[in-house]
Amino acid sequence: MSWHANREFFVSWEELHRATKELARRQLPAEQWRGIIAVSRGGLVPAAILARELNVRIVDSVCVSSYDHQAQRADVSLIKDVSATTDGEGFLVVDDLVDTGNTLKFLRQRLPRAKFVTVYAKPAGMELVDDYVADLEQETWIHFPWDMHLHYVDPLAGAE
Ligand SMILES: O=P(O)(O)OC[C@H]1O[C@H](OP(=O)(O)OP(=O)(O)O)[C@H](O)[C@@H]1O
Ligand SMILES: Nc1nc2[nH]cnc2c(=O)[nH]1
Ligand SMILES: [Mg+2]
Repeated sequence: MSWHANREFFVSWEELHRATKELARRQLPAEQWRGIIAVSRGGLVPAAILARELNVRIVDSVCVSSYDHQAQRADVSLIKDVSATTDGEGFLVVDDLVDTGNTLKFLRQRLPRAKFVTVYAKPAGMELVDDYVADLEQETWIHFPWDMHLHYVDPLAGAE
């Protein structure tokens, strides 16, 4: 599927840190978690923040891909599975966002007993995630800080 988002939402490092710490706070008590599984690549930074806040030292990754920038491909492709043989029991699976839910549905089949959390959620996928911090409209494209850099913008005055 290829489409153009008609709204954009730019997330700063500070905002991502704040929202992910809120996600971590909701996963207390920390002792219930054996480990964290990051959905690479978008879940890597949130996973590092969750691991730090929850004092979890086992951090694994599952590497999948389903988008070429804003164009969604038909299938989710598994590039690397989790290292341990697990049904997900005691693991938190973390991603930056759930959009259509395709990635999450695919991973739930592999890790049926894990808890799935994301920082952001769009309506089509939000029922599929166990916890998220902020929701956005389906048409909004989220830009994460690792995909952006600061640049100059002209002042409003003079641009009319
Ligand atoms: O709910 P969905 O419609 O499946 O979309 C959400 C997924 O899409 C993005 O990953 P992407 O496949 O672009 O790879 P990346 O994490 O390496 O950027 C995002 O990080 C989620 O993993
Ligand atoms: N960066 C980014 N990746 C996505 N993958 C699916 N939806 C999105 C989105 O809104 N932003
Ligand atoms: Mg991803």
